[in-house]
Amino acid sequence: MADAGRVVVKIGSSSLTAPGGRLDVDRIHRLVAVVAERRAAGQEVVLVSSGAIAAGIAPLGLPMRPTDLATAQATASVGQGLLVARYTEAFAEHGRRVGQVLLTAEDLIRRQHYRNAQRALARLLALGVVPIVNENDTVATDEIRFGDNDRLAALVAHLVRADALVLLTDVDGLYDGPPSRAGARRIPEVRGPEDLDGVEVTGRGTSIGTGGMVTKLEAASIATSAGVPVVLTVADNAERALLGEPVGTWFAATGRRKSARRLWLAHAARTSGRLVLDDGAIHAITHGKRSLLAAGITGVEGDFEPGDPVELATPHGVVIARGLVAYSAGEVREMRGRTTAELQEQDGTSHPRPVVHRDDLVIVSRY
Ligand SMILES: Nc1ncnc2c1ncn2[C@@H]1O[C@H](COP(=O)(O)OP(=O)(O)O)[C@@H](O)[C@H]1O
Ligand SMILES: N[C@@H](CCC(=O)OP(=O)(O)O)C(=O)O
Repeated sequence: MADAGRVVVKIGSSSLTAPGGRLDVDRIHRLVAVVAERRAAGQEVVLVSSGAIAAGIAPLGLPMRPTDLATAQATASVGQGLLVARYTEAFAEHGRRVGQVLLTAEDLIRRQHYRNAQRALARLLALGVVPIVNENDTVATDEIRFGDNDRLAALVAHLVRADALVLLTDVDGLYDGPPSRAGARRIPEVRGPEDLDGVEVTGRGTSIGTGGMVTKLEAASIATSAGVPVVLTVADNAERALLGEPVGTWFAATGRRKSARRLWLAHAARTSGRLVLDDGAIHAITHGKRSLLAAGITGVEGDFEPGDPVELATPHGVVIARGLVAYSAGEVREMRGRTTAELQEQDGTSHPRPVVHRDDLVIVSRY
């Protein structure tokens, strides 16, 4: 960790807010002092900071964190500017500039958007700026949004080719059960998924944070499966974590770097429908690494638009793959079971696109 040249540090809403939902400015200053020092020592840091919604609660006079999407978006819109203003002031005390980067899940899967984000972040780092990343809450739609910043941080770590991801929260690591329970013990190291057997995790622990431990474990799984180790600890341990001291929980890298859209599809995408496949299609996808054609589809569930993530399942309901579908649900219902030759003849298109192209498809379980 101490040798990591580039790290992504994510701080959650629960660590940035004082009781009553107001932004805790002291916390920001403490974190910024640590990051600025590491930056001065030559380590590049990308900060993924939650807190936009939390920062907007008090100025709008809201009694609590809004639960409906439109109000949450409006609150984030008010709060995001305030949040970044605080970071700008705090980093300025250390002679450091910040750059706001707002991303949506789409920016991390559409190749063009992904490259743009990658270039912008690389340039910010080269210019000595500390990028402050958050989800672009105001425009993220319910179907395709992270909601929590844990998984966003894991994908950003992959995007910037970080050497490590640090998840800062209000609890010092992963415990074998809810930390409020008497006798719950911290797990210092997770070497692979088998070390999580029997560990009890719940959703958010406070009314401020979003994903709880569940999304942190998902983020750890995304990052480690793509070769990025993760430290999960309490915000006050940020400096010790960045210096490589054994705090919180260390999740060792388990896999190698892979394509961003595959990473997102495999772990993070919320699907909007399901395609049921026949045996031939299942075989072609899992063993032949082929695209999914309409002829092998026997059922269509849900409602989706072209480009949406969908599940690909067996007739018994076992999900074998996830993919980005090229047609709407209505179109796939029309096309299903028809061969490419039949589709060509009926629609006059010379080469109808596959329903899910193999580049947009990731196998999640061998059948
Ligand atoms: N097994 C567990 N180990 C540690 N924390 C857990 C566990 N299960 C649930 N939690 C809860 O997860 C909470 C952290 O998630 P959250 O409130 O979403 O934080 P953040 O805003 O930092 O993302 C902790 O406060 C804790 O109560
Ligand atoms: N992006 C939003 C929500 C993020 C959020 O609360 O996430 P987390 O702190 O990871 O549970 C915000 O900045 O308020």
